Amino acid sequence: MSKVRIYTLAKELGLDNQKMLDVLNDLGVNYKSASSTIDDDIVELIRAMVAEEQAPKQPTKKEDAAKAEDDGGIPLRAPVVTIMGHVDHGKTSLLDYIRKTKVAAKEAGGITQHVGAFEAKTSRGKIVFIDTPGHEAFTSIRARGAKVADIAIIVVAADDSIMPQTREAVAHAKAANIPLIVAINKMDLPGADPQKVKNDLMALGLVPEEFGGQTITAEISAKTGAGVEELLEYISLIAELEEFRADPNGEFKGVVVEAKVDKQAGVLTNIMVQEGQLNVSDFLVVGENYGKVKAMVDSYGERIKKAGPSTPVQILGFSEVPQSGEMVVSAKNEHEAREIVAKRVSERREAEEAASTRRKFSLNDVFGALEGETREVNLILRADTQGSLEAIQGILARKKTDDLNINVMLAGIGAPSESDVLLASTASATILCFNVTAAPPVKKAGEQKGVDVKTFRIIYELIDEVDRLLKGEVEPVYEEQYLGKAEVRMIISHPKFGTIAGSYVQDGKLKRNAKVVVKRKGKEVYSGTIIGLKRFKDDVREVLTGFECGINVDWNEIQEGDIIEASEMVEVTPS
Ligand SMILES: Nc1nc2c(ncn2[C@@H]2O[C@H](COP(=O)(O)OP(=O)(O)OP(=O)(O)O)[C@@H](O)[C@H]2O)c(=O)[nH]1
Repeated sequence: MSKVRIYTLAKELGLDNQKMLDVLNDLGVNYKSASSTIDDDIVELIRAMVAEEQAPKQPTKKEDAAKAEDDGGIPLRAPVVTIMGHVDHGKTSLLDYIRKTKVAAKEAGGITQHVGAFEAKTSRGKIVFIDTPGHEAFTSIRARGAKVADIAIIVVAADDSIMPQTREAVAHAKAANIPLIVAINKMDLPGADPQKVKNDLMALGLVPEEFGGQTITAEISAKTGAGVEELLEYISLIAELEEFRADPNGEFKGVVVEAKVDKQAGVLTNIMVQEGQLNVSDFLVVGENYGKVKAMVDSYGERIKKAGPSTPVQILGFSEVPQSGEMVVSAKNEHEAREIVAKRVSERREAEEAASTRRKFSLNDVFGALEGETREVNLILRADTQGSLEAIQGILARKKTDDLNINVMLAGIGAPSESDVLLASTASATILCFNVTAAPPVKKAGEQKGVDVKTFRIIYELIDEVDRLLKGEVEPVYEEQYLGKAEVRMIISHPKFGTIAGSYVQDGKLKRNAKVVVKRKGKEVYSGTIIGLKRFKDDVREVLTGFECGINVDWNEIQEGDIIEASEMVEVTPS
């Protein structure tokens, strides 16, 4: 029995997808989403039903569109799509293919302008693609609280499957809470194994539709173009279901996609119009700056006078370079623009003052107020191997209860990146590393954005940290406290344990696992840990003043006459 996808049938019958799903619901047909398939006999039944219903008058496409626009009174707008994925999996190639085939070259030559995004014309309407591939741009926009993309395409090469940046991209899309489609690319290669990709996706919590899940996958080749049309259809399908709307007559709102200084023209700012209309001569405010739109071009490089929702444009008019992700609003005139800026400056100053007071509160204060509610910690995990990541995740999974939720936003192999810090800052997450350390720029980014990046060498210490985060405890403060010292009086070479220092405790006490420094003629020659402590033949925990003992500090160069000074880290109550 052959099968037909729901949205294909909807298209054939001129119904919008929601209407088709309503019909299926009425018939009691089970499906996961509009891209699920249904059996032939049901297809026939629906065809017959629709034919009967439409017999007196077939609704025209125009009427359908008008109906969609009526919903809520606010018209639909084109979806904005971002393409993310692992390096070399084909993000740029996919964008290039779509640009080549779907961007109508209006003028002779068809030179398009780089305005940070481009508009593709498809059989089901316009789709806007952010044309900087990768999740860095996407997340730096999100880190400023703005949202520019509605849908994420995660490109996965069919011959390589899920790779570290695939995981990151998925985590970023999930954190942004936007629908994603997995484009399984390079299907033209002999080594393409889409089934493996689909299996591997499950480990990321993305269950493909054919396995009964919700994740839409599309098998494509950015090289030959195979499957790209279907991918575009899926995007339109999601857009129809999600009903992205914006009022072209409402107040203007936009977001800076990117900006640069052109030696001749000045500051060029790429803006995505999100609401309302942007006009030449409008006064715009971005951050603590304002400017007047002197000129505006669209993605075809054409000068335009106005732009509505989901239109990427490039404007000339700011004197300072705005940052990606900054929101743009308009003002009635220069006076109002100045007022908005002045208000922002004073609000920022107040916030800075308040922040310096707030720092004195501990996490306990915050959690105290949440007594009885579900406590949640967002984590980004980084580890040296897949094995250790799995071990950590296994332990964390067992900690989840009804009122404790551990949300691992990203679990990746290798050192944390600046984009992890951005992700963490947008989601108030903590970055916990096991056996990997953050490079200095990443640490610095963490400090700047108030993101904790912590490294552990022992899994249980990392888990303890999670416990502390869950309890809302402030980080304990440790202080090194002196324990005691011993003089080395005899060196014993042990075949199994190495060099043992036969010593006499002169002061305080020595403990197993204590930190030690070895001093020779007053100078520190070694630092380490007491890994073995013996009284005669017995292992002991500690040895007090006036007693002899055998000390193993895991250093074979220790000599008679050396002084071993021991200390331990003691938790102190933070003031
Ligand atoms: N055979 C085949 N090769 C492809 C396909 N898509 C991309 N490639 C090749 O894969 C390589 C990487 O493609 P890109 O589009 O640069 O990949 P990317 O993900 O944008 O890579 P970065 O920008 O470096 O992150 C290039 O050599 C492409 O020609 C495809 O569908 N089939």
